Amino acid sequence: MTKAYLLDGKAIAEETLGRVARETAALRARGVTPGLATVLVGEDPASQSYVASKGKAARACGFHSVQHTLPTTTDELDLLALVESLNADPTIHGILVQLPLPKTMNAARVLELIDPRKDVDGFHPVNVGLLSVGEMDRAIVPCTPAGSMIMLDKACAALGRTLAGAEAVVIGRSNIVGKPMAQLLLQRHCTVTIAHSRTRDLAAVARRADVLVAAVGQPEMVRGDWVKPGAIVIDVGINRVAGEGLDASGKPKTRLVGDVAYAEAAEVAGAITPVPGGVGRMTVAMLMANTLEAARRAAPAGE
Ligand SMILES: Nc1nc(=O)c2c([nH]1)NC[C@@H]1CN(c3ccc(C(=O)N[C@@H](CCC(=O)O)C(=O)O)cc3)C=[N+]21
Repeated sequence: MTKAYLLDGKAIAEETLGRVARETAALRARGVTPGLATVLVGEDPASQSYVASKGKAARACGFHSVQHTLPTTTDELDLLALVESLNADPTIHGILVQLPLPKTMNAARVLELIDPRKDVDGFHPVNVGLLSVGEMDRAIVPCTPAGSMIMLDKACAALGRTLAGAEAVVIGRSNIVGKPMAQLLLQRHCTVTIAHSRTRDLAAVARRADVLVAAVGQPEMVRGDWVKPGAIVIDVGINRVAGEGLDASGKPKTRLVGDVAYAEAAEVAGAITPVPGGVGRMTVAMLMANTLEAARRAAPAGE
């Protein structure tokens, strides 16, 4: 019997997408349609499916949506030229260059060319800086941490907790999840620890957490006995591992698991996000929220 409150990413994402769609309709009535451009370089099937789901969500929200697909062999200069043309395009408010880029490319150079006001991933150093100094009216917050905070607020509401003063442990120090997640928790007055692969006795550090965020990319690394009883567990991991048997086309089946051993952790936690159906869903929803917000900021003041 699991005891933890299940944080349903699909339902919470649908709520967010519903709000975005309503607010988009209001913005369109003022003559502004949010525009999202996605750029995919290469043919990685996982990237193709993520980009497709982003385009689908954009259309469902009532956005103008364009996808640019470039071959793996694309010259970096051609990608930079595309980014510049999207920067200059007044119908585009959000630009997402799907990661990872081919190894031959300098990803930082590409991301830094994106106009920070159109950087709906929130990866540009200007947005990183605005987040770290708390200029939230101008910052664009990375989608996965932003979505994780919404799920955390749902958990707090369900369990009657507050974030202020809570011990938060983020496992993982990436620029796209760990570091911005820590900034957001700090803004909400948590005592924040960022743990990582060199942390001594990770299990003991994790066990201190009232809020435990796992963003390491190691399948089921966080075990049940790493979780403090009653803790809120946010699992950011999306790991594809071997499943049982073969699929319809005779290939070995795979399944998605998080960074948390879900069944064990759910016995101990107060609330927990599943994988799939957890934070991943919120990532796409927050991309739409960021694009809407970028369009609003670009629009002349409403009457
Ligand atoms: N510039 C850029 N921005 C990104 O935001 C970005 C990126 N590059 N590269 C790849 C990662 C990965 N990512 C996910 C988005 C949605 C799910 C998602 O919706 N997952 C579902 C189902 C996934 C499935 O079934 O395959 C779930 O967890 O329930 C997962 C992962 C965004 N990324």
